[in-house]
Amino acid sequence: MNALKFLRERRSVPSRLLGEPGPDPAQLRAMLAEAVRVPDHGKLTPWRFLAIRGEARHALGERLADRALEKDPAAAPAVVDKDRRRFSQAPLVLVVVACPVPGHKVPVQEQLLSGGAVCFALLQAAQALGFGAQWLTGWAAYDIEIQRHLGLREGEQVLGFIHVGTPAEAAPERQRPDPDALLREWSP
Ligand SMILES: Cc1cc2nc3c(=O)[nH]c(=O)nc-3n(C[C@H](O)[C@H](O)[C@H](O)COP(=O)(O)O)c2cc1C
Repeated sequence: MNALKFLRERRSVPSRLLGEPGPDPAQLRAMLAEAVRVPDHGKLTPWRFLAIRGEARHALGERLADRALEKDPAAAPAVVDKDRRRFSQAPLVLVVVACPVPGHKVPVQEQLLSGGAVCFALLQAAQALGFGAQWLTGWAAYDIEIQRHLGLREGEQVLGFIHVGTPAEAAPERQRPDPDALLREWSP
């Protein structure tokens, strides 16, 4: 497939449609090798990865469910159950962790943007290898207890949970913005 056609047809696959098989070790390495090629001002590598697979996915879901109840003891069982199953669908969830260098001449915003590019590169690499993927955050990404549970250090942030697996069916396309409507010619 030519590159433009690939990019034009890029889309996410909802995590509920992602099943086995997930990437094998060589495929995961290939995905990461693509992802680390993103623009990175100052060559700071201000991001790292966690792979959550197998039983670890269910264990994280249990922690999420417990945390959801800690935060809201009256939470509806269906809502808590959704949290419990949040990481149990796709066979692989990659956590993209931002580790920005504070006080560096490269602003933290640029370091976080580089991490966002990493997330997107992972989506593309997954699709190029024949997998489906979705970039999700949700409350868990921003919850300090969950961040600690994942082993994040002071100043680190979750930029995304990239769910990766084999699509059970073709992913629905969504309406895309009209690029022409977004473009204005600038002149002084
Ligand atoms: C930073 C970020 C966080 C996201 N978090 C969620 C989320 O928690 N839940 C969700 O349904 N979609 C979330 N999305 C949207 C999906 O990743 C995705 O864009 C959507 O499923 C549409 O697919 P598309 O990539 O084909 O446009 C997020 C997107 C971004 C960029």
